[in-house]
Amino acid sequence: MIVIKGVSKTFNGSKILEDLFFTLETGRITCILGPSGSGKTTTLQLLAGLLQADKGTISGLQGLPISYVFQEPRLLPWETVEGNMEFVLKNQIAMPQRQKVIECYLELMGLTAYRNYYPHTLSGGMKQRLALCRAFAFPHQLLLMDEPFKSLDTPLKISLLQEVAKMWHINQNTILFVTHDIAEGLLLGHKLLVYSNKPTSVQREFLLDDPLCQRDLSSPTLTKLYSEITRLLKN
Ligand SMILES: Nc1ncnc2c1ncn2[C@@H]1O[C@H](COP(=O)(O)OP(=O)(O)OP(=O)(O)O)[C@@H](O)[C@H]1O
Repeated sequence: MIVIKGVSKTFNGSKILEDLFFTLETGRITCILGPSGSGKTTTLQLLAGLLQADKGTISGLQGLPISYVFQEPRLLPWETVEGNMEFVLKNQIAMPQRQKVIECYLELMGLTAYRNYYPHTLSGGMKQRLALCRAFAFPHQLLLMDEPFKSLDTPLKISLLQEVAKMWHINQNTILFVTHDIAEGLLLGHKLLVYSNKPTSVQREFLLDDPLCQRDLSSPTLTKLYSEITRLLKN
């Protein structure tokens, strides 16, 4: 379990995060929902060790291999789809297992037919698929995802969310992902943390027990939760 205790962060005299408390349960998906500028990316950067907290502690991370999906795909333009996978895995997994892992994840994300394509020949959605594929295939125990579905239209987003759920099922690692889209959290999160406005703290936590594959946004439970979180984010 990863524990964030009393974490605060100020930039140039402006307090962004104040006294943040939450836990990431091992093998579960936690989602942070918050308004733009509330410090969601900052939280991920603190967990990734890219930023240091001014106050508070983050425990349970020591030596944990981390994978990170950024808002933009960050692919290597000179490598093919397969080459991008190979690049991050070559020092992590020996052959022939590496080839099996690459094939498994490309298949799950519908990218097998594009294995020899270069990033500039892929659509935005396909590039993001590849970035997700790469992050899931990289041996990790914590996966951080920063609005990975942001630039996608709704039908594409829903199908990608289902594919991400399938990838999570392979190893059931710990995931923290941030978004401002409540539907994403309801479909992919086991725990939802709703951020307040700045200076930001966690204003509410919700637990969702239904298996990811059974989530239905039009169900009475998720409809009610959607309204409740909308109200919290408006405050
Ligand atoms: N390195 C930095 N230096 C100064 N200010 C920063 C830095 N990083 C973030 N900020 C500020 O901290 C605040 C929170 O930024 P952050 O990117 O964490 O928010 P966010 O919730 O992820 O926003 P969005 O949903 O728009 O991506 C913003 O006001 C931003 O300008």
